[in-house]
Amino acid sequence: MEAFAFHKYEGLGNDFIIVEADRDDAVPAAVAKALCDRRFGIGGDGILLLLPPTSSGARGRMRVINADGSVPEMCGNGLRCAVLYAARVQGVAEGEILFDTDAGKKPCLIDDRDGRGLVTVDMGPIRVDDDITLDLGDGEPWTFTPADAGNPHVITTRAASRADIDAVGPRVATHSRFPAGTNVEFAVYRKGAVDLVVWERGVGLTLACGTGACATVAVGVRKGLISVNEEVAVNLPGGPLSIKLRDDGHAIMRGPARHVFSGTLTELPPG
Ligand SMILES: N[C@H](CCC[C@H](N)C(=O)O)C(=O)O
Repeated sequence: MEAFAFHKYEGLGNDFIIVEADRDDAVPAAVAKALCDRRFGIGGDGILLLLPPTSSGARGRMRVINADGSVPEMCGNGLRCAVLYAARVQGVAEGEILFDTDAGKKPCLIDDRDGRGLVTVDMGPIRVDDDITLDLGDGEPWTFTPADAGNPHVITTRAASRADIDAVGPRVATHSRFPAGTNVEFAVYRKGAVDLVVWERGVGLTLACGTGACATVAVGVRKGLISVNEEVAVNLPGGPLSIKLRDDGHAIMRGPARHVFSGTLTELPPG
């Protein structure tokens, strides 16, 4: 295997292995799993391939690979990390950066003065669908509100202990109702804020989920719990993420990204 450089970044503890690539060749699931393994590999919730842009004016393109090797359409925390990495490589400390993703091009705003690593992303429109009920066969059925943030999410407001989340998250994420799987959000809406825990498709429980935070705020607006254009703090286990649903339906996400370490891999970890 040819040695390659990687850059470990995180956004509110949702952590990624950034690798520059010329082509979006498929990464075998076994390789993704080995690289993301937190003991035998580099460790991470996923891999971000940084590719040449396809849109005019874009400064790069991001392809996301989950820790299980699946390829999601979008990743909010990952995009902040990818944009910050590209901005630092290209010497941009402040200003607009357009970045391509598999869910379309995303206008971003970078504020990296004094290395502060703040990135604001126009995540685009979030589609909210009507509530669904899932009978998991062990007690009260669960009600979820589906929302599409480029990738699929289902949000519940039912009180859930950590044991509930560990039991229900994986079963809903892989439920036959969702042929492509789904991310599962457990939300508690408060005044001006949301407490959120996410069981992510292809990863499991993460410290933060950017698309999940956007989807949860959009559902809050649909339910009349959050106002349009109201900037709310989505309190994730890894820290707060600022989300606003604009009156044009676009979710605006503002939060940090951070470079943790870089390295060179000379051989694949044991898979
Ligand atoms: N696991 C997600 C992708 C990563 C989303 C999350 N890390 C974010 O920050 O949006 C999925 O399969 O849709």
